[in-house]
Amino acid sequence: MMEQYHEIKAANLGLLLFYRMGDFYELFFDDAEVASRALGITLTKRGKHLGQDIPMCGVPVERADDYLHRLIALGHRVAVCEQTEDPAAARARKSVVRRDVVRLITPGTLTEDTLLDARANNYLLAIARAKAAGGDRIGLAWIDISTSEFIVTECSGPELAATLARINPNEAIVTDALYSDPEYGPLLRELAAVTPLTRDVFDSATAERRLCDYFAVATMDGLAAMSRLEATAAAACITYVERTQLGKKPPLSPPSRELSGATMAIDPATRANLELTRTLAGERRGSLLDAIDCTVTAAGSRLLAQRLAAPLTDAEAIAHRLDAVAAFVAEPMLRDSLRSTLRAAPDMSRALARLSVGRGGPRDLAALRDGVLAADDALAQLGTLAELPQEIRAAAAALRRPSRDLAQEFSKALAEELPLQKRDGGFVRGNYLPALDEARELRDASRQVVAAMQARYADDTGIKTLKIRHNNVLGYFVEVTAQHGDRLMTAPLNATFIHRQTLAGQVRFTTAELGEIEAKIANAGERALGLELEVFEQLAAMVIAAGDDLRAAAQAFALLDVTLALAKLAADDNYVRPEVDSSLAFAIEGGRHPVVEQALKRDGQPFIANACDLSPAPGQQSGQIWLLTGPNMAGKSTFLRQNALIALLAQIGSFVPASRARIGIVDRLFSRVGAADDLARGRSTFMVEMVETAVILNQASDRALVILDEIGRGTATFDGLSIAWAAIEHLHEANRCRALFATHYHELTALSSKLPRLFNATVRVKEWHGEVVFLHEVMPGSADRSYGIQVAKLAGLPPSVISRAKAVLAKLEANDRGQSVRALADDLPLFALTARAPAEPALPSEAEQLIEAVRGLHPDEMSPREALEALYALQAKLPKR
Ligand SMILES: Nc1ncnc2c1ncn2[C@@H]1O[C@H](COP(=O)(O)OP(=O)(O)OP(=O)(O)O)[C@@H](O)[C@H]1O
Repeated sequence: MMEQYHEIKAANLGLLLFYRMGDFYELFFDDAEVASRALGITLTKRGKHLGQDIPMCGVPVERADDYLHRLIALGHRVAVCEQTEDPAAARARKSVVRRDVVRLITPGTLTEDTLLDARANNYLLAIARAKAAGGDRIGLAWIDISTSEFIVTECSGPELAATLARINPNEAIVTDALYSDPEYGPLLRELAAVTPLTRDVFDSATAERRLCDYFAVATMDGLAAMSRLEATAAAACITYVERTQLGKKPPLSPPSRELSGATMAIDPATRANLELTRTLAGERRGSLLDAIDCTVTAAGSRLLAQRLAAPLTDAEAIAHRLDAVAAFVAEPMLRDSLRSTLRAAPDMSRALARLSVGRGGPRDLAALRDGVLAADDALAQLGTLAELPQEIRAAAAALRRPSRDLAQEFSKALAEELPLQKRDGGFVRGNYLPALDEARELRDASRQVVAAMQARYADDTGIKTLKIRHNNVLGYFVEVTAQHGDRLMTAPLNATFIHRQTLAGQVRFTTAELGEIEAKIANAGERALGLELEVFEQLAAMVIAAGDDLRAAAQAFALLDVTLALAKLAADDNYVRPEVDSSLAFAIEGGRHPVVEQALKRDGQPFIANACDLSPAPGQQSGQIWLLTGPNMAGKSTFLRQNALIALLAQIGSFVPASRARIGIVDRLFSRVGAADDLARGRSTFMVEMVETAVILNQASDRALVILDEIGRGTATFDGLSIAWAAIEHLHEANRCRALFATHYHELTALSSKLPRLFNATVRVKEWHGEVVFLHEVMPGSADRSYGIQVAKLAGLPPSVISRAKAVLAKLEANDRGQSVRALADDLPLFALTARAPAEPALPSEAEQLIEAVRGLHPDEMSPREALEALYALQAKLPKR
């Protein structure tokens, strides 16, 4: 058996081998150690290999899904090896039971509901790199085989981090070389699961052929216009899918190409800081997605998460989405009734995907039936809208696509109560297939059929004691007492009754009819199940044939769900339709933070709305920067984030929490908010802050929106202040982007007198009987103090510490550090624009002199003494300390 194990294991390296033994899947050697640690199950041993104990652990087959789920979530890949013959047959042969790997389960290629998160996409991503003169190009292709989505795109090396954060794959495949690349390797290893593969999977020469084979087309022209690099990644994806599905081809939509720049670039740090889909603590609750997700279906929830991950940059496409939301905002009754229709519409795309790879069950068929029926219902309701906006019109057209015959056929075929697995049978309705009804009748009513036959035979022969009996040797037989035996053996009855056996008191017969019934009865159960499975396959084939139409309808449902959900959110939380255009405007009136507002509402507290205007002033080409000062706890971070979130919501095509909003397309969103150590990567809090700030200053263009919160606070006051100072000047002069900058360095407000597009704003507080009252109102102007000590008192610092801090503060303020810094603003020449053409900063003349002097030396021609003198001479050139 171990020989067989090693053979199978060798063909499945890198995967945990679930080796079926009776009612358990057993794992051996390293697999056992990995799995026992990951699952917290006992590690035992069994037999010896090369003189060593063989470590082993096992999971019961009926609970395997649970364990698989946990292993996959941890990024492991599993090969499931089943017994492919009856152990009795192997015993008869005196050999080991035949076994084979029947499936490979990897995090990126799941289809089972039990293993998938209903509300999230499950992407497999392939990454291909091409080295080019102007820098690396990266081709990306990602697939969700549980929903058939297939997307390709290309980006540059520096854009990879943001692109990975947006796609958020469950598994990535790369070449071995890329996996160990010093530049990309660390980034890749941060993903949930990465599988390095050999080069042939990423062979660009065969990519096109592999894709054509998969989609059964002669040329790629009809599929999608793709770059060679995108095609390479796409081919890698399908090759891996075929491998993991052991040759089965789950249906995939033809790859759709995402143009670079079509979505707002948001790097991983910004996504994390703005808590888009998870809070900084890693929870969905409390994130923006959680706050705005009013969808009623899993597919809708997935689409909303996709949209949030990739806000659009095309004003027209955004307007189409907004038109659709607006239509439902205006129709509360229709909105509610459509939402209840959708609530009953099942997850069609995942049901379809499971059926296509042969893993579907009767409930998946029912899901498609119910989906098509719900489509009719939804269409009837949409018909009441006077005019359908473009997006809804397209969705309605998609809902009309699936053939209604399919739903009718399924309604006729499927029973009311459905088992989970097709092998349990009982899912085909009575009266659907006469042969099945007969088989079931025989199976269920076998006793009655035989009893009826017995009564008839007794009548026909006139032998009242005639019985039909059953035993394992003869099967069904007719039995009469010895005295009646002769009658049955003579004409005319012997034409019907065939003698089988004579015992002391009884004679046994069979009849042709009984033989037939016997065979029917014996096989009835199996036959009924076989017929049901045939029906299942026929229905599944209908589904697969109608796959494109059903998928289109499923997508339409998801789109309607998201649109209705955003309309509900807008109506319930009082959001407005933003104006989104190609200007550089950013004018928000009455803006609110979507998550904080909901949290305060739950506590019965109002959220104070605030305006923000970063639009270019008349005559200006670039947007403005607001420098926000204000006490601790006043609401600076909240204000910064709410404006970033409003831009983001507007660009996913949602209404926004404001009374009015006009936003010129933001192509990149940057935020540096809050600080956290990244000890895993060996970076301190301050280092993380500086790395993130560097990315912003190096990459933000005039179409970016930048949010910077308390830059420089993690170091000594003057270092921090100086960095913040220079960063603001750089944003103003070099990046020229719209930006919000919050700080406790009140000295920075002096910069507004020098920088024409920098404005000071502050969050108001009131002092009342020595206590600070937070008003959360953002006003033009600057704060004079931080009230840090008052906030510290609110937080419960011991009174002795508070009074001592007050004394120290008074002393420090007497020295008036601020005044001297203000003078600095007047003295320092304005920031020199060096960022566009990075040049070495001009060296002071002493340094230049020193360099020249060193260049003039010729050590080979010098005596030791001359060398010493030259050294003294150089030292003499140094500026005096
Ligand atoms: N506009 C608002 N309306 C009502 N409450 C608000 C508003 N803004 C902020 N708050 C409340 O004030 C709390 C503190 O806000 P925030 O963290 O934004 O302050 P901050 O000024 O950034 O503080 P610090 O300088 O200490 O980091 C929030 O958790 C929220 O409950």
